[in-house]
Amino acid sequence: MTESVSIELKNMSKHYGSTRVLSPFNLTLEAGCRTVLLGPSGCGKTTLLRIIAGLETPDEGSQLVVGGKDMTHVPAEKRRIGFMFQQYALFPHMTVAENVGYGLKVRGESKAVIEKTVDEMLALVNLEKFKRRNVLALSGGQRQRVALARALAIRPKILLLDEPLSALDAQIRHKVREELAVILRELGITAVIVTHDQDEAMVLGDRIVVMEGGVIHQAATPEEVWRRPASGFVAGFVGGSNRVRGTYQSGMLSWLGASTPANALAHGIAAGLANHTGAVDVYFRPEVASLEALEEGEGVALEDRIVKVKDLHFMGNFVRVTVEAATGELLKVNLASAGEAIRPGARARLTVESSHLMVFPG
Ligand SMILES: Nc1ncnc2c1ncn2[C@@H]1O[C@H](COP(=O)(O)OP(=O)(O)OP(=O)(O)O)[C@@H](O)[C@H]1O
Repeated sequence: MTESVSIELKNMSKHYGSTRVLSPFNLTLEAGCRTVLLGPSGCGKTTLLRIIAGLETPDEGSQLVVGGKDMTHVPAEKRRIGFMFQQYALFPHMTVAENVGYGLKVRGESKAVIEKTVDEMLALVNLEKFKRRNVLALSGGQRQRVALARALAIRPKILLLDEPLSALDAQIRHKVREELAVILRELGITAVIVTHDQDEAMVLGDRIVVMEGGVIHQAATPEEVWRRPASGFVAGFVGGSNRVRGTYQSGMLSWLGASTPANALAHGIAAGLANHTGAVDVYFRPEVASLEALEEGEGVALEDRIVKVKDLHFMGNFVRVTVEAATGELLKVNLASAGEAIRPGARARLTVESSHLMVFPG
């Protein structure tokens, strides 16, 4: 395989007319690193991917450096970049081998080179025995692997994947994403993958770039993004965290009526509060909260953080409970199992260990 290269995005930004799609940022994607661009619809992920591919021109003053070379104005076809789109559009009346070899044929490679490369690529994606089959006679997951083999056949320096698994149904998507993760890791190719699915980001990326509204909130390992979210947005988006309003003053955090000393909060996250007084957003993940049902008339003290059970859903390995706080906020709590007493209309005491609270100035 080609030696992997780094990607540097310097002072990168993008406008469409008066609409700012990417706010200026600097970001380096290490050689051989699998970077996932994660964020909600419309946050600018695809635009950034298309800029790297050369399908979109960034704003004046932006610079794209690949493997130490300025590529900002190099046309797309000269960038040696493999691209796999959401709808990976295989050529329908061609065989698997013809699809995979297409880019090499266009480039004018010899028959022998094409044959050899196609065989290698099909071995890589485990489709050797489908070589002569028409692509229409393949399953969704198999087609996806053909598309990957086609993107890799030109020996790209960089592989860009835009929602590569979105065309697959949920069941097969899980399987294919594991396979894709293994292939990318084995190849050691510099890859940039767009997704809005957090699980997919965790499985596919060794680095996750969390974006919102054209702004990069955090670029870090999946574990860092999970444990030390850089902003309230990241804390809320990753892990489906609950958010409640709170206040912070003189080392005390107050939320849902009760107070917690800030030195008990998750390390590092509270640090951003050092010089802050006033409103904060308090985040916690559904699985770190617990509920204890209360008898009639019991639990009137504010520190009880009394909530009302609204709804329960059996999710297989946990029960998802929706509760309403006295402040009207709806919160999700995942319980390993819910006893009889946790039923719609019941009152319960909500507990979250302070070390699981993620707090940001609000
Ligand atoms: N050609 C264009 N002209 C004007 N605005 C555009 C153009 N292309 C994209 N946009 C806008 O830029 C923003 C970012 O779009 P982009 O496709 O990069 O988002 P995304 O994060 O990939 O979203 P999705 O997950 O829905 O594909 C969106 O608000 C979109 O409407």
